Amino acid sequence: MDFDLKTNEKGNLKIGEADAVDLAERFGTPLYVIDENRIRDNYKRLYNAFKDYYPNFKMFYACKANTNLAVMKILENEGSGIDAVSPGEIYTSLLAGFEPERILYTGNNVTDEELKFAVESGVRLNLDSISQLKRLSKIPEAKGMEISFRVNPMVGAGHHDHCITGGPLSKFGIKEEEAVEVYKMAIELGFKPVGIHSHIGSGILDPEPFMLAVRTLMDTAGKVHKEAGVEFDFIDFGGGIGIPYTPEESKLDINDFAEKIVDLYKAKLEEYDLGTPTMCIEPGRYLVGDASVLLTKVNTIKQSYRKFAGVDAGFNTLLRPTMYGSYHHIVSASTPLAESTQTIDIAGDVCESGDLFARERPMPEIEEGDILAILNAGAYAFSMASQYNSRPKPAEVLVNNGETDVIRERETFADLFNKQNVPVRLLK
Ligand SMILES: Cc1ncc(COP(=O)(O)O)c(C=O)c1O
Ligand SMILES: N[C@@H](CCCC[NH3+])C(=O)O
Repeated sequence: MDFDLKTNEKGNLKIGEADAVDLAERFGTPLYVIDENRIRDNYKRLYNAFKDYYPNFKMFYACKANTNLAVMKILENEGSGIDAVSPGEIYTSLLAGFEPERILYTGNNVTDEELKFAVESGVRLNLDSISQLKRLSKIPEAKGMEISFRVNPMVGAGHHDHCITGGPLSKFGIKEEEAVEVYKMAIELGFKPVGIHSHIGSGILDPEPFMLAVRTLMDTAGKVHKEAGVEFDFIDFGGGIGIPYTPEESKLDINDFAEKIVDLYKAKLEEYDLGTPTMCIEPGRYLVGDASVLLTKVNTIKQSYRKFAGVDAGFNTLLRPTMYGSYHHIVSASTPLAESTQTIDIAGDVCESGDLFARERPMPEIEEGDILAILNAGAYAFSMASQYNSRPKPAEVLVNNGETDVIRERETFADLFNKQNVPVRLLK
């Protein structure tokens, strides 16, 4: 098991040196708790692994994983760039202090207005279709811009079908066989293409698909260089590095992974005479996924036709189990290391049968009032939360060596009506 659970003298789960039971009491539940140092460690570990093998290396945090401003600020401090997918993410990144040059905008099915917004904000543009290229060329301020293209390398992988972004079914990127033509078109339209990009999917613990994608993207880059005369400033392999969610999964050996990828990268640079362009990756989950837990209180123990522990969070709070069938390890915050004595279903408070965090999960004894910690809740967790069933979204607390800061306040009923208008005729 790769979860690295720490306890204090009371035997309670510790997060960033703070007592999880105490945090739940002080800030209420459901509560996202984020360990600042874990994010910093994750960043440094990954960055150094690649930088050691290839110094001209940059990371762009895929902020869709977690857009809390404090989380963004931590990664800004560490020196990261940003992979942004929408004007909202560009805006948030600028607010968090990322200079426009550190932001790469990779939109999908973007509108003309979104393209204009991106151009005006001065961020780097990574284009996903010929349509985008043609529409960008109609924006006067975009004239002569440096751009790059996302290419579908016909390799895909991911923890669930919904998270595979390369291959024949994918809506992302341009076709690899049309890359030369598209880069030529960009040059004819007056742009300066300087980069090439791919992203094959999310939640990948096996180096093989990445290696395959690197190989294919480098072959495409080689062709584009030779046939369209493009000099690449950067080559970006996207994100996708997974983390262990189940006790059976193991962490990817990052040093070995980096060495393998860089060896292949260097060999391909040489093969195609591509110089030494910056190598980029765009990790999301790897940086923030294991840095947060969701604390939720058991309010009901119910022996129906099955045994349930009912908690005060639901798929409105953490969607991944319902949306992808994803496993999240769950421990009792007061007995995190206890042996399991039962199997139990852990169910949320949303009025839908699919609102389950676990089926037949081996757990120790659990009582009403206990706090459960749902692990690995830092990526695609709060950022995918909703107000479904008219439940205000939870608070987020950042912990740093035992010190706590509320980095997002718990919503109230007032937030449920934000932006709604009742026509006056209905009030009469
Ligand atoms: C273009 C792009 N880059 C990076 C990522 C980050 O992925 P992950 O969180 O799996 O590292 C994504 C999400 O899948 C993405 O679409
Ligand atoms: N939301 C997905 C990851 C998608 C990554 C974005 N392309 C998850 O929770 O695993």
